[in-house]
Amino acid sequence: MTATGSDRASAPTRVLVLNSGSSSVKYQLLDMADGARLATGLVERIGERSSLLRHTPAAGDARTREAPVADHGAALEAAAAELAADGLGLDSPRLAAVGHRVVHGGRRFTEPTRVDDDVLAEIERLVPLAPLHNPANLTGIRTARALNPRLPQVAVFDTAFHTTVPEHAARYAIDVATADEHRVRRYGFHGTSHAYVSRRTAELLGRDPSEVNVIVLHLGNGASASAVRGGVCVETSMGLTPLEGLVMGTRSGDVDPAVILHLSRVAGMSVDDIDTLLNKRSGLVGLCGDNDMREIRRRVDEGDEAAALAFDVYAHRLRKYVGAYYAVLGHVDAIAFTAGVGENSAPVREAATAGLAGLGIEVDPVRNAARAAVPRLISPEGSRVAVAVVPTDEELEIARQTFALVDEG
Ligand SMILES: Nc1ncnc2c1ncn2[C@@H]1O[C@H](COP(=O)(O)OP(=O)(O)O)[C@@H](O)[C@H]1O
Ligand SMILES: CC(=O)OP(=O)(O)O
Ligand SMILES: [Mg+2]
Repeated sequence: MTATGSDRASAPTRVLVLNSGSSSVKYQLLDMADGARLATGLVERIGERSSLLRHTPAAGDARTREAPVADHGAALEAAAAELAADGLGLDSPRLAAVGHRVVHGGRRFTEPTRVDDDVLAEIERLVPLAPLHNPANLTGIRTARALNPRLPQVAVFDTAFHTTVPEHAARYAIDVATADEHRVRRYGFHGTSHAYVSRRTAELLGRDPSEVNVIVLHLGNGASASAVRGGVCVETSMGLTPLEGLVMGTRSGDVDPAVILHLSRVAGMSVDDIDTLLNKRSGLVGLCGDNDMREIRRRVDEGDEAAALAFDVYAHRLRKYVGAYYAVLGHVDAIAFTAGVGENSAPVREAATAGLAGLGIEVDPVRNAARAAVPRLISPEGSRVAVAVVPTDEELEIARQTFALVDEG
């Protein structure tokens, strides 16, 4: 599509969304006037010997290549070059803003925020609380700014949706002075997804989000649960960092904090060794060597005991959290499964809700086994608690929040 004279005169409506992970950058270009996805892309294995770049335009085939990409700055420059090749570069007058996923916003950032030097400095100050994520997010912002200094940059924080969690749920029961001095409290993450999915779940039920209590289970590589009362988050499973809570692909989730002391004192491990153990060599991969749920299920079906144990530990933790969040909310209208595992793994959804019929939570096997990329119910007709599969769309939500901010001026 080429820009016409009237297009050029009208206000820009496109938003580029950047989701910089610890070793990848995902991006999407969306037009907020009609919701069109103009391009999507991915740079993976950043900093390794060979990185993978995939750019998918709205029309035409994906372009994939392998090349060394040293850091997140180089990844974003490569993405910008791909976009420019399609006439969608960062200098396009139709681009309204760049929306950045920023993982840690601490207590200050409760809303999407237009980035200036002061905001950059605060995101920098939060690096010790998210050492794997915030530096990548900062590089994304700085590179986008350098590519087009006039373009508004908006930070959308993973933590923002959880800033409503009440103090009694956000506090760890440790010495208050020490906790406050070092900003030790529960922040929660994946908030953009929890916000989007809880709202979409209310829509699926045909009700206003303010009337509905939802437990959201975001099960990707990272995984977290949240309890959302009337559209407001009141509890979530991740804490100071994205390590607490559910069993994840490579992260342990909850452990007795004394495990860390024990590994230090008795096993002689350093803080960095333990950090790597809990973040990268734990969870599903630690239990059975695989973190992809498809592969784990294949092994379970073949009678592999380590894979079966990993699956059971994962499902048991999920059931515990569902029960706990039921108690937190008092009344639950719906449970929503989302992200890679939640959207695709019927065995996980079945196991996570097994034995909970006494709480009104049931899954219909035929509905659960069906596949569709739209929000849908998997509980039997008339069941007390609706169980749903609701695909998440963090990029769309970031684009909406970004556009709402720049559009209001
Ligand atoms: N068809 C499937 N069946 C089971 N699990 C799947 C399927 N497709 C993807 N997954 C799981 O989803 C995970 C990735 O989820 P995703 O939400 O994309 O994660 P992230 O954004 O954290 O990288 C994979 O590790 C894999 O275990
Ligand atoms: C915060 C977090 O855990 O993010 P991800 O799941 O993308 O690693
Ligand atoms: Mg994700």
